[in-house]
Amino acid sequence: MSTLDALRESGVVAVLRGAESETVVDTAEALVEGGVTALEVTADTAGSTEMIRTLAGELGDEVLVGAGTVLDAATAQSAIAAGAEFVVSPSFHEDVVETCNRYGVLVAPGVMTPTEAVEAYEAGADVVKVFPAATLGPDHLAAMKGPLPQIPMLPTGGVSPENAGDYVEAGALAVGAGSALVDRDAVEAGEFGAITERARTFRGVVEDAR
Ligand SMILES: O=C(O)C(=O)C[C@H](O)[C@H](O)COP(=O)(O)O
Repeated sequence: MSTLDALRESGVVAVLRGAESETVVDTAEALVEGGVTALEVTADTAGSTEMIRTLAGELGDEVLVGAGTVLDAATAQSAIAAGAEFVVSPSFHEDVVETCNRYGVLVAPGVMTPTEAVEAYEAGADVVKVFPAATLGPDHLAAMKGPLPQIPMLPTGGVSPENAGDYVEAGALAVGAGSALVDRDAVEAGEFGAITERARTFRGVVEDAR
């Protein structure tokens, strides 16, 4: 299956920001248990490259592991060398897109406007991360998809079970979800069942909207 198809199949891309090596595998397993099979470890977290290596090594057959908050080519290259299968940014960086294209790794830069979406796509983006999604809303995404149906869109930022279905109905390939899915308090308390429940809820909403 292509990486693009795997993202679509997961329907939800979990954003792990502030992850810790002690809990990251349990967190990923909890997400998979709830049906979320794509996750990104954000590069602004200490040890993110090693966490990507661990997850890709231990759970690579079950989960698509990516890197988030990638702002430069060096970070993209390190993440890819560690096993990242996709790279996400909050913004558009030509050098990040170029590096990912070079290694055949799916890249999803952040965009807000149709012009930014087309520029990123023409530069080689496979998907655009519509960010911050909640500021724009599902109507914005639907309006962008009108003239740009060929560009797969991944709305992220403020996505919750309450609005995830609206983004899918608006034409999203999948949605990205951080705080509403990977609850830091639950992780720190070792309540991985709560993460599985949240994943299940998100998945259900996305499935119903398709
Ligand atoms: O920098 C990136 O690449 C990001 O992924 C930005 C945010 O961490 C996500 O947009 C998650 O936002 P929430 O779901 O609102 O917690």
